Amino acid sequence: MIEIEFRKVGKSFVDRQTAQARAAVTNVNLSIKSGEVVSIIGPSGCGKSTLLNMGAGLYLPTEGEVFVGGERVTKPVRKVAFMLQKDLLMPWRNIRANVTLGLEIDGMREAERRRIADELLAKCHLKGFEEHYPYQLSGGMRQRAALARTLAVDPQVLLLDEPFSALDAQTKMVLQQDLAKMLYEKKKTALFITHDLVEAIALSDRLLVMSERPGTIVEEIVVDLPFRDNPLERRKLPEIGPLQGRLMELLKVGKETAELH
Ligand SMILES: Nc1ncnc2c1ncn2[C@@H]1O[C@H](COP(=O)(O)OP(=O)(O)OP(=O)(O)O)[C@@H](O)[C@H]1O
Repeated sequence: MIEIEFRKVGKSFVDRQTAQARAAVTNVNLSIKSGEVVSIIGPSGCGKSTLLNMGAGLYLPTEGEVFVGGERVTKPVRKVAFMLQKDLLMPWRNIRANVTLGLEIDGMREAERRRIADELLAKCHLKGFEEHYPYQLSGGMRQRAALARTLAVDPQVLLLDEPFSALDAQTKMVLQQDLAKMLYEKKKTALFITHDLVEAIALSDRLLVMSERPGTIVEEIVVDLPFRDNPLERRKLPEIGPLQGRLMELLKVGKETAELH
């Protein structure tokens, strides 16, 4: 089953200086199967976050159509969970209460909410921190709590907008490992944005490469490698280097610098 689909999607924003509409993304076609993890990579400002916002129904396309779970997206979608670089935890709620927020909104009984939150927090290596407040946790731990909160509502689709980019390299790898395992075990569908090429390769079934603004998908690469549930192992494979090199070529990494010399 196709879980996320973009058909000829374009989005324009009104440019503040010229007061003219200017395309951020154009003619984006993509389809993601249920259980697939797909990463979008592309130059800064090419419209990656704009695409995710349209997937979540937070922005509506100017052209074309977006479908999630077979239904056309016309407003914020309930079955989609969003995770951002900023953890957006509520400072006045303890970690457990942050994780249970969505369940509370859904009207779930307290004992059940607590059971789900504590189980997820344990999976995210935060056992013993349930009653701590966000300010008492490190950046990596807060992002783990944000991951637990994202998973608590059991979304079928996860939209992840550079969720680990503010973390140090080692913490990032450990969190990627936890995320990959959970996505794999629970057969979740995920669309992931990252600037980290190896992260994209380590976590994904497929990579979509975007052009500069107005962004469109210029290349699709199937990551035909084992260990999608174990990015730490996948990172060690000899195929990673050449694949990263291909992405660097597509993104013209280093080209501008070379031209300056
Ligand atoms: N709400 C908005 N109003 C006006 N312009 C916007 C809005 N949202 C995004 N844009 C513009 O659309 C373009 C694409 O932005 P977007 O944040 O989607 O890019 P991105 O690829 O995610 O960037 P980055 O990699 O730097 O995070 C940018 O030029 C941005 O300034």
